[in-house]
Amino acid sequence: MVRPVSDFPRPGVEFRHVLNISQQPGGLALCTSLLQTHFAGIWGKVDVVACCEAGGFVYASALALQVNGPLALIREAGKLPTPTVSVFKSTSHISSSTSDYLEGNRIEMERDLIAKGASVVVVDDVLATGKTLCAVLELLNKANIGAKDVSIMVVAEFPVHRGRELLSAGLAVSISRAFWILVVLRKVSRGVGL
Ligand SMILES: O=P(O)(O)OC[C@H]1O[C@H](OP(=O)(O)OP(=O)(O)O)[C@H](O)[C@@H]1O
Ligand SMILES: Nc1ncnc2[nH]cnc12
Repeated sequence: MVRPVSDFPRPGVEFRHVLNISQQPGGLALCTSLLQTHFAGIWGKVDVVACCEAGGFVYASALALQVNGPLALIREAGKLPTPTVSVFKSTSHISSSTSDYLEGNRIEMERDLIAKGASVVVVDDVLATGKTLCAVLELLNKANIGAKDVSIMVVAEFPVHRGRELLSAGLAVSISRAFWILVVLRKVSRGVGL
């Protein structure tokens, strides 16, 4: 069960340890299967699965393995060999509590990793304010991928933070939420004995 943790990592935040699903027996397999089946497109036509550290790496890696596609790993600036392309990322809903992330930081990916015109599926664990995924889309744009070729899938969405509105305000992307978090929890608790 993914229990809500009140006032973590700062007062006023109701934290849900979505990543912890992957630490439960069968949890990662369940999420991978749901992500695979909830995609509205055709996996054979997807060129790359993109993800941002750290939460996205877990679910995207398992999904990429399942659909036999390559990953595009987006990291905090300074951790990938050059040449890279980078953008500023505002702090996410959660990270804004950490002193290191008061305003934000840069995220980057290797330049020319994704071919122009490629079909990209971006996977993350959580969609809250949408700031993280907006930065990812901006990065893909800056790398000349083109947002119209991008779909987004997340394990859990917290609609109260209106991330979809932020995402759809400036960019024409299709957002395929993999499932509601409560549905996952119900399935996890029934299916894998949590
Ligand atoms: O929609 P948002 O408000 O941007 O929140 C979503 C992001 O928040 C979390 O990442 P976090 O910033 O905590 O970094 P981490 O994955 O490295 O822990 C999560 O993994 C998402 O990427
Ligand atoms: N796991 C999480 N719980 C609550 N809000 C979040 N925002 C980003 N990640 C979150």
